[in-house]
This record gives sequence, C-alpha cells and structure tokens, in this order.
Amino acid sequence: MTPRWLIVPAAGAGRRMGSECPKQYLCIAERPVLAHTLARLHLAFPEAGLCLCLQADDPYFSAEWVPFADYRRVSGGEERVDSVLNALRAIESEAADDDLVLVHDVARPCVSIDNLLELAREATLSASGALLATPVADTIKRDDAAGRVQSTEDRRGLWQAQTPQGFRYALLRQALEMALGAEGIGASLVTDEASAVEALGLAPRLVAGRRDNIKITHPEDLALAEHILAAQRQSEHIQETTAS
Ligand SMILES: Nc1ccn([C@@H]2O[C@H](COP(=O)(O)OP(=O)(O)OP(=O)(O)O)[C@@H](O)[C@H]2O)c(=O)n1
Ligand SMILES: C[C@](O)(CO)[C@H](O)COP(=O)(O)O
Repeated sequence: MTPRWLIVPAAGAGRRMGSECPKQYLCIAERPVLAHTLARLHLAFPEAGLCLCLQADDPYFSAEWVPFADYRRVSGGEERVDSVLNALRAIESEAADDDLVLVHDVARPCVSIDNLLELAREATLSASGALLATPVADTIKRDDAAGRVQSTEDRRGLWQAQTPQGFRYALLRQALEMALGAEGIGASLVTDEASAVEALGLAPRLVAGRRDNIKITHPEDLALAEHILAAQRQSEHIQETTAS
C-alpha cells in the first residue's frame, strides 16, 4: 500500500554538523541533501501528499527541489517530534483516521526504494505500525560519565532505529499528542515516532533495513553519503543496462 502522507522533518539546525548552513542544504553531487531525499521518496511514492517541516524563517529552501504535485510547507517545532506533530495537525482536515503516514528524516537521502516499499507494506499490515531498523553489529559500551567504560551492554535483541517509520494517522496523532501532553513522557524521550506509540503500550514491527540508510549527522557522514549515492546510481545504471 502506498502511503497517503509523507512527513519529512527538515527544520533542524544541524548543530553536530557544524556547517554554515543546516546540513539538509549541504550539497552532494551538486544538489542539496534535501533534494536527494525528496527525489528518493517521490520515486517510491509519487502519488503521496508531502508535508515538509521547515524552519519558519528558512532562507535556504527552494520549491524547485520538491518533485511532489501535492505538497505543504509546515513550520517546524522546537524538537523533531514537535515538527512531526505540527505536520499532523496541519493535515487534520484532509486526513482520514486510517490513512498511512510515513515519517522520514530529510537527513537520510540514501534510503533504498526496496526498503521504502517494504516498510510501507509492513506498516500497512501492522496495527501498531512499523519502522526500519538494523540489528546492532558492534559491541555496546555504557560510560561512567568520566570517559571510562562503566559496563558492556548485552546487544542481543538491540536494534538501531532508522526512518521511515509508518503508522495510521489517528494512531500517530494520538500517540504524539499524549506523549507531548502535560501528562506525557516529554519530547526528550520521544526521539522517534515509534517511542510515542510504544508509550501507549503498543509494539511497532521492526523491519530490517540496509545499514547504508545513514542519517547525515557529523561532517564525515557527508562524504560517506556521497559515496553511497554514487554506488546506488551505478548499481541502478547496471540494472537498467542489463534489463535493456
Ligand atoms: N526541531 C527539529 C529538529 C530536527 N528536525 C529534523 O529531524 C531530522 C533528524 O534530526 P537530527 O539529525 O538531530 O537533525 P538536527 O536536529 O538538525 O541535528 P543536530 O541535532 O545536530 O542539530 C533532521 O532531518 C532534522 O532536520 C526537525 O524537523 N525539527
Ligand atoms: C528518528 C531517528 O532518525 C531514528 O534513529 C533519530 O532518533 C533521530 O534522532 P536525532 O537526534 O533527532 O537525529
């Protein structure tokens, strides 16, 4: 099932990147990260409605990077999860309770089409939604707040969450309104949409994704993303050549 709505949080400041402009506007292969991410989402879900969360005074954005016919610009919030809730509120009058909503970080331009389609399928089948994730492949250490190892964590059963994460509109709206409400767990603990749904006592499905669906966060991630996108383009070219 193709999602009715795509929410793309793109209102972050990119502090950990330390660049002049927010990381979503840094260029890879002569196009901003934002353009790559939106193009990838459009390739998978051309008919979806896009809600793009941007800083209200974002001076970098250009509509030329938006391939979607149906798109809305939504003001971002203080935290990532606030931006997502703003988008859900913005489409309230148009959304049906069982509309499938996918939320995908603008900072993840390398997500594969196959993973996007598989996540949408699993999110459709799971009443509690679904998220892309990868099993932890490194040993996990917990520090003692003084730069030393306090403990080694049992990594069995641990996953690194990615995006997209997909849920029905009514469930995601209820989960975020409750998590961020006066009695909620608060934005600092809602670092992804799934955690708000889990706070309702539900268990979203984990969908094993590719490890190269990286979130561009630190300076070294940009060159890595550029390499991944180049390799994906080469692979797609080879597949097209073989098919023709
Ligand atoms: N108030 C916010 C904060 C983040 N994001 C978006 O959420 C995604 C994941 O957040 P993160 O990687 O933390 O981005 P930043 O918050 O920009 O990075 P930093 O924490 O380094 O400032 C990004 O696409 C970012 O643009 C958002 O829409 N609104
Ligand atoms: C949503 C997310 O990408 C899942 O791993 C991650 O939680 C975003 O965290 P950030 O600190 O807002 O980058």
